[in-house]
Amino acid sequence: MEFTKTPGWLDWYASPAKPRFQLPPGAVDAHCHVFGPGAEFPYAPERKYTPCDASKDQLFALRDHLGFARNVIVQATCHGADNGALLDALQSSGGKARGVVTVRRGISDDELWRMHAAGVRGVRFNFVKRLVDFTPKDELQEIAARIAKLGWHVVIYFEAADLPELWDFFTALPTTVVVDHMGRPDVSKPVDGPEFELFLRFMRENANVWSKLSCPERLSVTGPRALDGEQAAYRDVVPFARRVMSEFPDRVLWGTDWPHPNLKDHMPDDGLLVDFIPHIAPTPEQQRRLLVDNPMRLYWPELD
Ligand SMILES: O=C(O)c1cc(C(=O)O)oc(=O)c1
Repeated sequence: MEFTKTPGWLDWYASPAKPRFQLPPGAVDAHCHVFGPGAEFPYAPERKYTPCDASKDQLFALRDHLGFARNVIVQATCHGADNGALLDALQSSGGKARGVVTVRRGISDDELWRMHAAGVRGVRFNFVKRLVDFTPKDELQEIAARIAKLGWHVVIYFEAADLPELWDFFTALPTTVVVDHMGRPDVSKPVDGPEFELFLRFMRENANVWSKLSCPERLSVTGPRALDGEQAAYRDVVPFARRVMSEFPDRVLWGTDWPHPNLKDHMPDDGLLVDFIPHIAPTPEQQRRLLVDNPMRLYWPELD
């Protein structure tokens, strides 16, 4: 099948810099995606965007170039609940990738077990309205109860403004809950203001809630962009990520978000995104927890 990209689509950055920051041995890129290729793994009819292709081989080449040991591949909404491309990537990874899928309530137990054997360890519930149609909460609760029995967790993606309305649903989830991209704070608001304070309270009061300190390129208003060798990119995001890192050092993850769907302003150099890490996790101890200990405990507990 032939696909035409969404107008204005920004393709992933083809020749990223070699990071200056040396990742600790065993570092995990805990949030990235594969897109298609569409000819082999068609994009879902219900998708809200049509991306450029971003194959497993391209992802694994990026992993090696940046110096990561492992990937956690998260189902992208352009593939709906067809996890074929993701499962194929897991199966080709030689055990170096684990996955987070999107499923509907009709999925069989056999299928869930097959996914588990392929390396799936979580499901993603998405509440970002520009990305997905609404799924009834009772369907999500049913899925959460089923995957809890497999020891999986739930990854949630939502906008900061929607947290109050989603609070009761999130806090009733029976598993570890991992928040994508810090709950998308508006970083033009104060880091100690009521909106981000609510997110911190969400983590403080719920010891099962983790957060990815990812996507500064999406959240930043002031930049500067991670391009042209910039070593101090996205400065307005730093206080937010540092705050979560220092208060919850055992419940944070980091990922590139490659191939960065739906960016409108610029496509970051992934090598320079890695150079952003020491700004939000300044000490070697924090870096080890963020990049190795925490993701290994969640995704490869048998090796931990
Ligand atoms: O903000 C986004 O557009 C976005 C989209 C997706 C997806 O389409 O799955 O995943 C992400 O992590 C972020």
